[in-house]
Amino acid sequence: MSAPTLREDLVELQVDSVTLAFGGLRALDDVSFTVEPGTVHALIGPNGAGKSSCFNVISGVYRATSGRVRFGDTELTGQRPHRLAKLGIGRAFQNTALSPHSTVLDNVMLGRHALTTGGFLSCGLRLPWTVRQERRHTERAVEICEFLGLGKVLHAPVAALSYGAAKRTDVARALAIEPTLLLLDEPAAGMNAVETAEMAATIRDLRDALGISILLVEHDMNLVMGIADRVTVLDFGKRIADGTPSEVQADPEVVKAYLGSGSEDA
Ligand SMILES: Nc1ncnc2c1ncn2[C@@H]1O[C@H](COP(=O)(O)OP(=O)(O)OP(=O)(O)O)[C@@H](O)[C@H]1O
Repeated sequence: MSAPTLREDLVELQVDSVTLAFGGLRALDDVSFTVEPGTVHALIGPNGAGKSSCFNVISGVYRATSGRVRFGDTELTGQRPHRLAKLGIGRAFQNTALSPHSTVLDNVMLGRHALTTGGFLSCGLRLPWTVRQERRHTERAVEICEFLGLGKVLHAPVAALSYGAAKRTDVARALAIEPTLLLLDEPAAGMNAVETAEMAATIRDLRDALGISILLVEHDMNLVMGIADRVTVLDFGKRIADGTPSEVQADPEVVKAYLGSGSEDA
């Protein structure tokens, strides 16, 4: 994929003292961290730690009870999820957001529609400039698919793909909006060891080739240790650690949280 090694339009994502309460339960309790431009930042923690809640606050699915989320100068707090694409934030989902009977390419092109400027009438009339624009978008979608190792399955329906390839298609769909920040929700969930290693390599390649920022939520501590520049650890809704992978791995509170959870990821 042709791409600049460093984008100049990157901004930081700031999660600032976010609390999210469901009745008496604080899914997030005064959580703060910053995703620096051009880094892979992992948000980890045992079951029920608040990772998905945090992701949902960032992407506008939940509204924080207090605190704020900023993307550069833009306030994300209270933005609707569909606004994210316009702000340059792409999101891949834990269970994928794909149409199973459409092809890989069609799914990625759907993600690209946020960038299409042609209106209903001009597209319907197939005016020359909309045809040219569509061709350009298709070429870029193909490039993105090839970068993610999907070049041979462009015209296959998503339902026919392996689990790993379907997850990569969802990442391609999220990348199709040319995001400066990519949100990945448990990208390796349900994958076998080979698929997990491939996904880890893909995430590293994305940062290195595109220079974008990536925030990933992940349960698997081993996966993030190899690919993250920085790690924030949640437990029972609170931030218990924030640092480099080796710093958080050596943190006694993190070790205790993972051992206490009975997780095999410790
Ligand atoms: N919509 C909701 N209503 C009530 N409680 C919720 C809701 N969503 C999450 N919770 C609670 O908030 C806490 C944090 O849940 P969350 O799903 O954010 O954790 P998680 O770290 O993503 O867990 P997992 O790794 O198991 O997905 C849990 O106690 C959960 O039961």
